[in-house]
This record gives sequence, structure tokens and C-alpha cells, in this order.
Amino acid sequence: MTSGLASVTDADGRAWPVRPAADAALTLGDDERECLREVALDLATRHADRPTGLHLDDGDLMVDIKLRMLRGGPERLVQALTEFRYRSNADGALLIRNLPIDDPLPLTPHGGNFDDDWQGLRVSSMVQLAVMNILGDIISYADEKAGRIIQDVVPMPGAEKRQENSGSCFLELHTEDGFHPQRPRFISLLGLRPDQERTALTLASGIGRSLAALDGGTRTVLSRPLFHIRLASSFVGDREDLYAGPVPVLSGSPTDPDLCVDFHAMVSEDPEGRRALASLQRALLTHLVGHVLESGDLLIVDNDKAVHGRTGFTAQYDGHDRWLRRTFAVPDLRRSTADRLPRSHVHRPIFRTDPDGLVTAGHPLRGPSVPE
Ligand SMILES: O=C(O)CCC(=O)C(=O)O
Ligand SMILES: [Fe+2]
Repeated sequence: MTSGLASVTDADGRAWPVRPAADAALTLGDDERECLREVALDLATRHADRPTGLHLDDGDLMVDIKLRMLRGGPERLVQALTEFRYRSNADGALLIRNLPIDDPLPLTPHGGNFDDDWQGLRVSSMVQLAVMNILGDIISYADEKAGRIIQDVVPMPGAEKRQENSGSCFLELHTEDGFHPQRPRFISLLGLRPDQERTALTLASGIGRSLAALDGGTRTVLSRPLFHIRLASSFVGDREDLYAGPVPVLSGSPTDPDLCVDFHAMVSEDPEGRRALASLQRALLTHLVGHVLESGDLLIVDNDKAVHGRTGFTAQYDGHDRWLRRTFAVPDLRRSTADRLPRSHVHRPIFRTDPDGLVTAGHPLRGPSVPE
């Protein structure tokens, strides 16, 4: 990122401008924020006996949150979420500002996860779950961050250069968990604390803005199953050679397609496939929106319509580092009934480790494979 007008610089030194996501944000009025705080505090009180160790994983809690939000939540917010759920938008991203969060905030956890009593984050936890319950059904993955329903996104010492949310270098544009049979439809990233220099721009780019820049031949190539996605290290650790696929990048409606791509982890053995991927990357970089997530800012990404990423920043590891919290939602939790315990929203592991340490897919991964 450079100073002045925000931009992202690619590996060839070319700068790509970033439009402010805040220009199209839904900013709650202070009365709406306080109304939502009341909803959150009421929920937190009613569920105060829920232990932290369960990561708030319970279907009855989700039902209660949804009902309370529908009955008492700010109508403008519920409406905007419902419209985004049905129609998405050209950027595939919705920024909501001035949400209530906890005051005082605990220190940013240095170990990667907030494992203190969840009541220390009762307002932000209930608000984030309330928002996501309007967009769909909350889901998390046992393979990642131990299946926590709400995951912490914090920089970790030693992970600076990793293409993971624990890193602090530029995080390449990606579809979240594109290799997973039940990948999220919506991702929410709630800002609790921005990075101290305010350089960490969370980025999104929607296929709705880029499609016109792709010629017919490129669209056809991107619609063929010519691509493999390397499994995320947050799921399989240091194994670098496990891929899902082959998958297409574009699917569904030719005029309003879904997008599944990852500019760090996706490969194609086909030269046409590689060319098409490069064209798509340029088109998506041309239409970036971005925002430094401040306390109470929530970015929702439509994971079928947009990629997301983040510019680099400097972590201090002093308890005041950048801290986001992330949740996922799918359109229909029942698609994964066989992969969850009753009432649980945690998808069982799709990988297993053999006694000799080999990681294998314990679930159909849209054709797991290791490309030559
Ligand atoms: O750090 C960010 O702003 C985004 C991180 C990310 O891609 C994720 O947590 O899925
Ligand atoms: Fe991500």
C-alpha cells in the first residue's frame, strides 16, 4: 500500500487503486447502535451460563439470537442484510459501521485465540452472530481453529509472511475455503481494534464489476474444470502438496456467475487456464474496494461473488495489535447434517492424520488430487 489515495502494489510494481468501501457503507445511527446493544446484552444475559469452552456452538442459541434480532433489531440493518442475502451487489461486499462492541475491550490475544470468558466480549459476540443469522446459518470447521464458532483474526509472531489471517504481509485475493465441500457463502469480519498505523486495508473485489472486462474465450476457459486449489495451511498444517479439484473458477449463470478462485493457492496445468487466471486477476485488481476496519466496523463478503484479501501491516505484539473476529454462514446448514453432531454448527474434519503423520482427505474434496 502507498500513502495518499489507497492502492495495492502487485509483484511487478504496478499500483492498483482501491475505492473506499466506506462510500457505500450502511452506518447505523447512534439510536440504532444502542438498540442493537440492548438486543446483544439481553441475549448475553439469557445465555450467561454457556461455557466458554463450547465456543457458543448450539442450535438453540442460534434460534434465540435470530428471533431476538428479527423482533428487536434495527429494521434498516435487517433489511440491508436481507437484500444482500437475496441480491448481493456488484462488489460482493457490504460494510456496516457503528455497530456496538464491548467497552473496555480485552487486550488483543497474543496466542491467536481469545479463550477467556466469552462474556468479556458479550456485546460483539452476540452482535456478530445476530447479523450472520439473518444472512444464513452459522457454520465453522473442526479442521480450523478447533471449530470455534467465532474465530479471532490476530497477527502471530513468526507467522508474518504466511498467507493466512495470522500473517501481516499482503494477503492475496482469495475465495474463503474454496476447496471445502461446504465452503461459506458469507464471511463476516468484525473490527475490534485496527492496526496501530491504520495500513491494514481489508480488500474485496466482486465478479459483478470484472465480468465485462473478460472476453468470451477467457470466460469459457474459466468455466472449465481446469484448476486445482491447494488446501489451506490453516486446515492441513505445513503439508504443501494437497490439492482439491479440478474445479472451474466461474460457475452458474453466464451473466451473473459465481466465483471460486485463489491467487495464492490455485494452479492450472493448462497454459490457457493460467492465462485466463492472470486476466481475471488483473480485472479483479482493477475493481478493488477496501477499508481499514475500525472498532465497530463489520465487513460482509459474499464468498460466491467476491474475493477478499488484506494489505500488509506491522504488528507490535503488545496487546494492542489489530484484532478482527470472523464468522461464516452457509445458505442451508442441513446440507451438512451427516457431517455435524446434532445441534452443533461445527463441520467435522475433512482431513485425518494417519499414525505415520500423513494427512488424507476423509471426505470427498471435489476430487482430491496432487497435480503432477
Ligand atoms: O485480515 C483480514 O482483513 C482478512 C483476513 C482473511 O482473509 C480471513 O480471515 O479470512
Ligand atoms: Fe480470508
